[in-house]
Amino acid sequence: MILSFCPGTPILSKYSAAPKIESLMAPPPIEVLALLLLELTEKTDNFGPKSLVGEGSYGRVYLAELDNGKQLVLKKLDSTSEQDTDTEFLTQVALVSRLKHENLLQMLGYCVEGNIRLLGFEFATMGSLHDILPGRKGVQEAQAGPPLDWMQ
Ligand SMILES: Nc1ncnc2c1ncn2[C@@H]1O[C@H](COP(=O)(O)OP(=O)(O)OP(=O)(O)O)[C@@H](O)[C@H]1O
Repeated sequence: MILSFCPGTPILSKYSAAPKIESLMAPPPIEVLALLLLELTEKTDNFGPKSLVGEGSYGRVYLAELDNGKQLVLKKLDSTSEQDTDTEFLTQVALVSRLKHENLLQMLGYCVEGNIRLLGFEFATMGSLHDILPGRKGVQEAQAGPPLDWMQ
């Protein structure tokens, strides 16, 4: 493996702990907005029950309406002890931020503050297929949606 060092990188003594390779690399550019936790907290009523739209295996999902009138779905990822490093996480955000397809919900923003991580997506007004069949996931007393015809 060939490692190159940038000017200004301190030379390590043989006794110092070797840094992880990934901590030396900057994440690739992210093509969506960096969102402020303070604003998202305010727009979701402190991630309260009124803003909750669902729950998946990675955490709860909230709906926020921004000052420009746009609706934004926020996935608030559960923090685990085995959380990816910020660089690993931001690398994945960068990859997803570049996925653009008419059949994919577009990522619109992200937020990383301390161990809080949020991903912002377009709002799918009908929710997921799961929401339509058995009813909204993670929402108490959720009702199943109307039957779908073959074209839907
Ligand atoms: N972009 C969205 N627009 C509208 N509702 C959404 C959106 N994303 C998620 N939801 C709601 O939040 C729920 C949980 O979504 P999430 O993507 O976190 O998990 P999932 O993929 O449904 O389930 P799992 O993570 O367990 O596989 C969905 O079932 C849906 O009700």
